[in-house]
Amino acid sequence: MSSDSKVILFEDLAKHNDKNDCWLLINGKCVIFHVISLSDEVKDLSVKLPGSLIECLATPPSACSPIISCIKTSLVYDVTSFLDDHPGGDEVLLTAAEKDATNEFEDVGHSDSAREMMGKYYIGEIDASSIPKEHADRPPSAAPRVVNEPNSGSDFIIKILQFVVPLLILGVAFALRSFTKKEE
Ligand code: HEM
Repeated sequence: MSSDSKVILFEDLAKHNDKNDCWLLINGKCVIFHVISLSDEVKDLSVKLPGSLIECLATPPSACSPIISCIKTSLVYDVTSFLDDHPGGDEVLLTAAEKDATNEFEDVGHSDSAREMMGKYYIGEIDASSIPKEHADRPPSAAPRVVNEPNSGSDFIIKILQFVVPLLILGVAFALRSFTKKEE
């Protein structure tokens, strides 16, 4: 992120949605920055991109202070020049245009090096108030529901029967045996 980072309206982002011009909206993430000294560099943290790690240049390296910075703004990336090189293909990127693509991006589990690459394509921040509700990113989906939940009652009955039926058979066999013994 450069200090001359521009604020982009959602309606402008949505216009860049094809192979010749593709912008993506992806939320920033918490990242660890290593800085040599808080006083010298902390003011710069607000203008660093998610994933861009500042090299620890201090000697010894332990003189570096790691700082976790959470950047919550939605960042815009112009990935037009990356479409052909994207390891996941251009189609996924094109379908992720015109909306908040954060979940799609995170669901893939992109590597740290993928996140570092994003810096190359960063062009600005979205004006959050311009994002229409229907295009806002959905919160991560809840844990998957147990698919056979509605059958859990019948499952219980089956388990009981599995236990009871052998007992019944044993009981009947025992009763028959004692009955035939009496007749002798
Ligand atoms: C600026 C944005 C993006 C960059 C720089 C980027 C970069 C990369 C890189 C480097 C990889 C290789 C695997 C890795 O290192 O993680 C990758 C894989 C992939 N990416 Fe992206 N990506 C971006 C956005 C997206 C988005 C928005 C989506 C989904 C809509 C996506 C879907 C995928 C998929 C499906 C793969 C293949 C994963 C696999 O085969 O295991 N990417 N991406």
